[in-house]
Amino acid sequence: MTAAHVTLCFLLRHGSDGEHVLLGTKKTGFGRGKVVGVGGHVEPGETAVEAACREVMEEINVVVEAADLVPAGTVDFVFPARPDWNMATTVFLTRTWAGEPSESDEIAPAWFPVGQLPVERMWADAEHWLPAMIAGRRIAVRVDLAPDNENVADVHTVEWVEPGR
Ligand SMILES: Nc1[nH]c(=O)nc2c1ncn2[C@H]1C[C@H](O)[C@@H](COP(=O)(O)OP(=O)(O)OP(=O)(O)O)O1
Repeated sequence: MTAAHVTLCFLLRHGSDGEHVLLGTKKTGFGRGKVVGVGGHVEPGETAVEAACREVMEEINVVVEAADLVPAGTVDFVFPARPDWNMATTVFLTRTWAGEPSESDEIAPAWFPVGQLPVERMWADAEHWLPAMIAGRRIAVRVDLAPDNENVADVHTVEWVEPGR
């Protein structure tokens, strides 16, 4: 699969009513209007970790240190009707950051209880992989989108083995 390398980084925190995850409404570009994770393209010469740290700074104005990123696995998004949209995503979780998430030109962030994700406003595939990653499963996921580029045709999940181990 030819695919752009992108990252997603999910901030997690415990609230009085349980665990919450930071998502955001995308204001520009790919997936505009959807509630998505914070992230974006890995630039040439960058690692996925470096890109995740940069994107959280650019999109929600918080500082995350590389050492505080917890690898959660990978998701390959396959768009058969638009192969130029294919993305290979490296996903991280973190419970440690500096600053208060705030809105940027790209994302309007908001906290959601992990048991009540706004799935009707997210990509249709998100409910197939995001809850598992938040729960601590490290997985490698392949999502095949339907010809409409919105619905899910197939999801294949295997346990993820961290490279180099
Ligand atoms: N099917 C899908 N489900 C999902 O939950 N997230 C998806 C998805 N397909 C793509 N994404 C995410 C991954 C990635 O973080 C994001 C697209 O990357 P970007 O935000 O970088 O794209 P943009 O074109 O808006 O920005 P630039 O990189 O600045 O051009 O969309």
